[in-house]
Amino acid sequence: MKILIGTNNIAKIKAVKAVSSMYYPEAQFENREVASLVSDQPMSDKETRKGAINRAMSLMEHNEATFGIGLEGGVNEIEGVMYICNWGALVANDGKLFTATGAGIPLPEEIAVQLRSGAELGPVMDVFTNKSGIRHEEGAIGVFTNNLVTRSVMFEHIMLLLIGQYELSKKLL
Ligand SMILES: O=P(O)(O)OP(=O)(O)OP(=O)(O)OC[C@H]1O[C@@H](n2cnc3c(O)ncnc32)[C@H](O)[C@@H]1O
Repeated sequence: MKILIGTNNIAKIKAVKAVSSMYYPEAQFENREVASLVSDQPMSDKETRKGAINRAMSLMEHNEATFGIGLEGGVNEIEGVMYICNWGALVANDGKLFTATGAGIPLPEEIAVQLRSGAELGPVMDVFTNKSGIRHEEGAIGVFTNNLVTRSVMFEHIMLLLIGQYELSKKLL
């Protein structure tokens, strides 16, 4: 079985491989950078979900794998509080689409204000932590949960939600 992953992001690839290998030990993986066709910094659940779906659909355009996975990070504002939001999409080789959303926590206002002026969370978090490549590692969610839930762990949960729905759909056939 072959699984396509629509990113070069290390935290995302790690999550897809960790969860998929548990269920499909024989799985082979290939990651490709694909266009999300949404803004570099998605600013709503709707846009973030769309980005994940676009990535997964683009991967499966030529039906070269068992399924393709698109994962997208963004933010979503509720009553003036900006939350991290994350979405995943699985497109199977029979054309079925499964989606799932991940854990969200509020961002500090000093971060939110920069995103509202057009900055991207990745670089803003690098400056905030004085590190580089946070988005490939613990992510903002790791930084603001004292590393209890890292970006990979959060995407692992999304992967469980996606594979769970996909496996159930096969049983119900
Ligand atoms: O290479 P891709 O797959 O695009 O991965 P990415 O991390 O660059 O991009 P996303 O589309 O997932 O996220 C959109 C932006 O939000 C940033 N972002 C999202 N979640 C983050 C997190 O938990 N920590 C740091 N940056 C995050 C990310 O770095 C981008 O600047």
